[in-house]
Amino acid sequence: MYLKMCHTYPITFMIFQRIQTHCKIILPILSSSSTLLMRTILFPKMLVLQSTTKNGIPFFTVVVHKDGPRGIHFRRAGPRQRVYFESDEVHACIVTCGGLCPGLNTVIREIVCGLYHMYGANKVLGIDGGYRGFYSKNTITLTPKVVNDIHKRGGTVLGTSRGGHDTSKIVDSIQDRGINQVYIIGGDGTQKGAAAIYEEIKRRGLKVAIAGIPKTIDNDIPIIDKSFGFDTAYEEAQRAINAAHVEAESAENGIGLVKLMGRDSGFIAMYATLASRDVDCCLIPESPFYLEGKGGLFEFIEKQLKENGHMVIVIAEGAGQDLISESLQSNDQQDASGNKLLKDVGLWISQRIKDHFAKENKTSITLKYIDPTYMIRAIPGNASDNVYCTLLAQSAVHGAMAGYTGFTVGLVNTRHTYIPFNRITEKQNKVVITDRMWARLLSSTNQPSFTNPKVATEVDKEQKPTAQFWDGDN
Ligand SMILES: Nc1ncnc2c1ncn2[C@@H]1O[C@H](COP(=O)(O)OP(=O)(O)OP(=O)(O)O)[C@@H](O)[C@H]1O
Ligand SMILES: O=P(O)(O)OC[C@H]1O[C@](O)(CO)[C@@H](O)[C@@H]1O
Ligand SMILES: [Mg+2]
Repeated sequence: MYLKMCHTYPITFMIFQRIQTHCKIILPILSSSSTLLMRTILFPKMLVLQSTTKNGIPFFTVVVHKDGPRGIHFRRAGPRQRVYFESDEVHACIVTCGGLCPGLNTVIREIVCGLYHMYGANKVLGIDGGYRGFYSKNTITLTPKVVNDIHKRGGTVLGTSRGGHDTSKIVDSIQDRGINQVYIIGGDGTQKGAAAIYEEIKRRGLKVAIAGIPKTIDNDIPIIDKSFGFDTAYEEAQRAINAAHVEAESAENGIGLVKLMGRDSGFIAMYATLASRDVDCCLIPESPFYLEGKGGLFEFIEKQLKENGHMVIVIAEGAGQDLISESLQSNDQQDASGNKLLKDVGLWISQRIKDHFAKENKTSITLKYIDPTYMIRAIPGNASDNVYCTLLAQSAVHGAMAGYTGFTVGLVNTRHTYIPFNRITEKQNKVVITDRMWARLLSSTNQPSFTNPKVATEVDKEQKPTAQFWDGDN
């Protein structure tokens, strides 16, 4: 079965590989209680055509046969009849890289339990502390007992890090330890690292499956519907927004300002704003804005205070960096992974707003700045993220056991799929400000767009949506 992502793109069939074309025909070893259930999943009809209508318009025909209409097709995730690895030859490892994200422990737990319970494998190692852990740290033995209740905890029991990706040393370590399945959990940077490991494994001719599981609260990974942890993060952000609203409402000309994570992509700020309904203005990196003059932020704040007596602003950490650079010395510092270190836009904009209103004794305001920073990501996944993490982990295990390699698992148009690394790493997912979601946010907050049509057209040229949908669909 194949999953059709976009019917207008040229056909590009799966380019990731199976380790060996003549796979052994071995059914997964299943516990007796799950056998029946697994059989029904194992042998679905080969062709599932779904044609649903919405207002008379067909809006989803996402699961199609490989000879179906033109489009990008990804192989559908799930258990396979042919399994490449014998249970006792599996030697798997799991690594978590990049920033923390709710649900990391759930994915670790479900990979371990999936390998043990669905396939009878019993050699799973945890790599300590991200990519560098392959060559500079000890490993942790993972069993269902060890991981039993880790999903209730935030963070990652394996530890994580930025930087330290030395492809050659990592693959040496994989080779030396006799590892034949590598599960790599991380964001856009991590997936690039996974792609490099996959290339090196291929170059050395090793029979090792490399599977990526996309994580990030930023939701900046392309192709997939969303990354795990994102829902939990913007849900947790509601607490900060609520506090900002209460503070702002209780003061004369009160302004509550909340800074949320989101380096290059403003999804957390956008969804937290849409979820809250208390936010009057949301500022994200993708949408340029200005402070002074007609149509600027200060004018909008003045209007809101006059009309409502208070207001709430949500700003993504990557927003307005160009404005800060104009007034402060430019900053080219990077973290260990090469990500640009940002200036604190929250503190900067708070000061600018205060200065503006203090100038000529305009209006006396009370501004409260709330920066929940790591609080939105250092928590366990919520119920919906935990389900998502479980399904992603199971997909990864089924894919590796079937002998696929060089893929990331992900939900595409609501279907679980295997996506070749090169598709995931070619760009970053960003809010498209000429698309429907941003327009919906603008209608919800009633804030100005802060951009003239010319700028919007130029931004649009750089920000092409990652998928296309039937009109009226998304
Ligand atoms: N282009 C690349 N090639 C190889 N490795 C990379 C590349 N970019 C990043 N990495 C490695 O991937 C790991 C994680 O990268 P990074 O710190 O950017 O986090 P991330 O995976 O993008 O997650 P998040 O952004 O959600 O925190 C690091 O160890 C880094 O060295
Ligand atoms: O852990 P660090 O390096 O402070 O990372 C902060 C960054 O990590 C993220 O949470 C995920 O990439 C970003 O939103 C944020 O900019
Ligand atoms: Mg990243």
